[in-house]
Amino acid sequence: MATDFSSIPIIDISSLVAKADDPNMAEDPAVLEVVRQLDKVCTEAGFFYVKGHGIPDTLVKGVRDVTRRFFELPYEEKAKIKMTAATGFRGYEKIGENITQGVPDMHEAIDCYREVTQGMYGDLGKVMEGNNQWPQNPPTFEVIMEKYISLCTDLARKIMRGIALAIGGSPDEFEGQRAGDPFWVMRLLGYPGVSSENGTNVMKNDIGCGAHTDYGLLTLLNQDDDINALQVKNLSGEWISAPPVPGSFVCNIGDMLKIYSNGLYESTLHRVINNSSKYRVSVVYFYETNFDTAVEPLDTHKTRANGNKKFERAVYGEHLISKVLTNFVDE
Ligand SMILES: N=C(N)NCCCC[C@H](N)C(=O)O
Ligand SMILES: O=C(O)CCC(=O)C(=O)O
Ligand SMILES: [Fe+2]
Repeated sequence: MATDFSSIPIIDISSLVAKADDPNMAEDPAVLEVVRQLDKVCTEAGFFYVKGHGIPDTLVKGVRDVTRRFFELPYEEKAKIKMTAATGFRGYEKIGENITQGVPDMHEAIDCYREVTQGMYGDLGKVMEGNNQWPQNPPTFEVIMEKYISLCTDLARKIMRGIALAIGGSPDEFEGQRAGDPFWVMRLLGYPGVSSENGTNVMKNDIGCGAHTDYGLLTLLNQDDDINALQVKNLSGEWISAPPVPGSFVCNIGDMLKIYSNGLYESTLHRVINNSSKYRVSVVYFYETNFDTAVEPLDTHKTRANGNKKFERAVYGEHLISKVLTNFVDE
């Protein structure tokens, strides 16, 4: 239910982060104020910035730094951790390998997912079985990323407790069978900048990542501080910029939360165009439901008030796999 918003709002979530595991969180006035703001931004835009999130700035910058260093390596080096079907679609993909709506995206990436062991989700999970492929260089790469993933998982869980209240449910609506064992996804992304032959022409770049919605519950996006490239579509069809706000994450809603909220919250279309001359890095963490959970509108007061159940049931793992199997060019 997006509106014709013209900018992306910022929320200070420090009270929620501090009290999200307090049994009385739902009676705390400061928490309830954050919940009220979450409800507003989720209803109006489906996109918002969070500050006061508690993840150290050095780590937030650190993951972008090691990512940039990896992408600076020669292709042969990067190809050592090439993404293939045999690796469960984990690893490095070169520029143009990922496609969105049939068009190759101008980005390179390392894709990582919660590890899936053999037989873990039966036939449903076969496609995603595999271990993440981490670069050997710098040697700290894996340790930094694991630390980051674990902090993002905890932060996203806390924000989802706030969103559960915002929808009109109880704080633990997204725990247990629904998202108590969250499937996470992380994409380390690099977008080349524009270059001009003679230095005078203004060049436009191709689409870094075409218009799409995210697949799960909540996305935490960590982008370079000095490049404006992410755009979000409002109800009037205008592309609204989501420029970097240092110290914050951009958050947005995924397809599964749209279903849980019965369309009260929208998984908003967004895209990336890097028209700057600089190479842009972003590290995107996706917090999703349990892999094998069947998602349907919650039976809460507010989602009911939004009308009879509109959305069909979806199994998250099926949704993810249908995307993964169509996201890459055949070689
Ligand atoms: N795991 C997530 N959400 N990834 C978002 C990727 C979006 C681009 C992809 N080619 C697509 O068309 O979906
Ligand atoms: O790089 C970005 O700013 C956004 C990337 C994105 O939307 C995605 O990977 O889903
Ligand atoms: Fe996205």
